[in-house]
Amino acid sequence: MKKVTILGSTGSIGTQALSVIDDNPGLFQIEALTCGRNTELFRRQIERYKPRLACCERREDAAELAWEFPGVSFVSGAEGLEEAAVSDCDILLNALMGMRGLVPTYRAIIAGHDIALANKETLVAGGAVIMNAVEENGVAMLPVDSEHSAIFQCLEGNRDKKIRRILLTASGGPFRDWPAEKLADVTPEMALQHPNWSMGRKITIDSATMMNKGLEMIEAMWLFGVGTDDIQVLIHPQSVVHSGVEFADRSVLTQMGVPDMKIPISVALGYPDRLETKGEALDFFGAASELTFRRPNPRVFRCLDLAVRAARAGGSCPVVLNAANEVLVQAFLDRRIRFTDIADGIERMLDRHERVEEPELEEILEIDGETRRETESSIC
Ligand SMILES: NC(=O)C1=CN([C@@H]2O[C@H](COP(=O)(O)OP(=O)(O)OC[C@H]3O[C@@H](n4cnc5c(N)ncnc54)[C@H](OP(=O)(O)O)[C@@H]3O)[C@@H](O)[C@H]2O)C=CC1
Ligand SMILES: CC(=O)[C@@H](O)[C@H](O)COP(=O)(O)O
Ligand SMILES: [Mn+2]
Repeated sequence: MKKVTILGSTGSIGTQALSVIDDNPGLFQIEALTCGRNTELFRRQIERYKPRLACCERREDAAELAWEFPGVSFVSGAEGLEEAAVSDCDILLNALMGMRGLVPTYRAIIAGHDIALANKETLVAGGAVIMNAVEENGVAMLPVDSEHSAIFQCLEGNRDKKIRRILLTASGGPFRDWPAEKLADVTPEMALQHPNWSMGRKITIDSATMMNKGLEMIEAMWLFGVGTDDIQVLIHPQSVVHSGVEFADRSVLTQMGVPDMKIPISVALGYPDRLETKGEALDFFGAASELTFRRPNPRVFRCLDLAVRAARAGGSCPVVLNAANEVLVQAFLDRRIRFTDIADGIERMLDRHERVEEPELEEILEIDGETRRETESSIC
């Protein structure tokens, strides 16, 4: 049995991971689970999966649940997440949202745990620190993000082969056919209507601005050791081809399937085996009968260009890109700024940032905090 810890078990990825585990009885044992504020769902998860350790964002929630479950050790806050991350397991799934996933992932790697990574912000902000730790500690870094899982699967058995480019597919989100002039009027409700995937709120807004693809480009650079010029972003509205690799001989391998995150989650949790997942199979005479690809419009998707700029500059620039984006997306969801202010605000933060060449973990956390404070004060 694989011992699994899930950071963020109450979220979109976390709940789907537990459903994959349910569909494969006898293969997994839950070691630790963590939640933010959804204690109702967390209570049910603890009852069902009986983790040894559980963590809540707030101390008072952990204290209340500790009364109900005397056999479970409860911890809380950022320190609690770190405790859960180092607690004994075979594989840790990081399904947290945002940069708060970085330190726990780092600690889990140092503790020798294999990582199943959904939390792309970890690699965007701390790619060098994380990948160096992965190498030094000899652990596996298994991508959960659907595109990176696809690329990972295409590279299986081909790791030493020369590649021409990575093909990173994007749905294009709800505004892929919109003119740039209309975007200022976009409301959170409109931006939260993803055409193909049901996901957490932050990543859904990132998909609408295509910052998600920018973050994924940086994630791919760290996971697969490629540069910005080696990655081609393709808008593929059907979300059937989940990404691919073109090799030196111009042969293209892609991974296809229904848009269901249980598939890449199962690839990571089951690796190197293949697990069972329940649901519809890909219909080649239906959803997959017409597959189309096109270039993103840079006037509509300014965030994608900003991510490319930060990726090319490297060093601390992706930290700033990510921190500013997290703050501005939340501000947009809270109706404090317009949709188009997200790109404007990120651009301003990148313009004024003095780049640090190779930031250590502490410096990354400082730059992240400073960027958040500056971005917040630029909104008010
Ligand atoms: N959803 C998807 O299909 C995909 C997601 N990803 C990536 O996976 C990651 C998770 O995304 P998703 O599952 O959609 O996000 P969700 O918002 O659905 O879930 C986030 C999880 O993090 C927890 N959390 C939030 N704030 C805190 C906090 N302050 N302290 C501790 N825990 C906290 C939430 O707890 P609670 O709900 O209890 O408050 C929840 O368990 C992101 O990095 C995303 O980009 C990548 C590919 C696809
Ligand atoms: C499911 C997944 O991996 C998401 O990251 C997805 O890619 C979002 O859709 P977009 O392609 O619209 O960003
Ligand atoms: Mn993705």
